[in-house]
Amino acid sequence: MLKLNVKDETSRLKAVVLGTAQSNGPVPMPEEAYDPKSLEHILAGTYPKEEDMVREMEAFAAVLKKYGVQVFRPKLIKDCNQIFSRDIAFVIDDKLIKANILPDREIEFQAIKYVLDKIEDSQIIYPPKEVHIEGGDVMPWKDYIFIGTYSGEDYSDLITARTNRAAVDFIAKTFPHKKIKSFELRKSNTNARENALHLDCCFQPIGTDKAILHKNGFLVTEEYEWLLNYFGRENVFEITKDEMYSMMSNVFSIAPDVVVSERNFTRLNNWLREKGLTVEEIPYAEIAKQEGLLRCSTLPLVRE
Ligand SMILES: NC(=[NH2+])NCCC[C@H](N)C(=O)O
Repeated sequence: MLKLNVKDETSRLKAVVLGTAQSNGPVPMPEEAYDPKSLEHILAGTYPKEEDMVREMEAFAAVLKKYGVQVFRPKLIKDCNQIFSRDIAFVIDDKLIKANILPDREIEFQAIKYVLDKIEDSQIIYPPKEVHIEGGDVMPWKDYIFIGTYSGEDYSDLITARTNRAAVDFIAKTFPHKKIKSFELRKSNTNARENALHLDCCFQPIGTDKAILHKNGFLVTEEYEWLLNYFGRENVFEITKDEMYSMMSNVFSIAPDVVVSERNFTRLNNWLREKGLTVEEIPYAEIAKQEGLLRCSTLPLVRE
């Protein structure tokens, strides 16, 4: 059996689900896209090829294995995009919460049933239907749970708004001993530079006391400033609109001092090294075309 344990974003990783780009299916039709960056590449004829994405994900798997992490892959569903495991479920403390994901992506959850069989039933939580929540919006961080959300009146018109207020309330009720901090995110169905698809697209804690942050991803200045003050300006790596677009906040921590990052993120990777972290660089720019990167591709089950 697996003893779930995830209390933060960076403690040494022991077990994880890593998505797969195999059997990804044909290039989607424009009307099938559920994020603006994929849409852009579908229209431009530059949507990533399966073989290139498979190669990138195998490079990621190799790094995880090098650090002795137990890696589970989803069972293959024919012609289904199963790259972004982060969003189908997430672990907080010793509980796994099934996400109530976009209906277009609901089927992806079945592929990890074999992993769920290794977890006590009593440790798995199924939120009610009115709760919309995806793992990319949820970050346990010590005493806190950070949650990205959107509560504008046009919520139901925005396919890019994935986590609602009911989700924030549900997580607060389920984890009464934690402090819940929610953040309203900027959403756009059509402009990827103005779209923080999930919280992890504009923010992520790094190491023990650092963070990557993009101001314009946040709708409420005070909420952005809360994060800036919490980590301290000197510990925050601010990224630009173009850097958010390249998914720079979506690196992945294997340990407080080991980060997996995209090889073209020169400015970030230098900063991380300056701060004494080990940076494992891999190619991931093709997957980035789908508005997700390394954190999005993983579902951590056990950290130290
Ligand atoms: N946790 C994340 N940021 N996941 C990114 C998911 C990207 C995927 N194209 C979607 O729209 O669902």
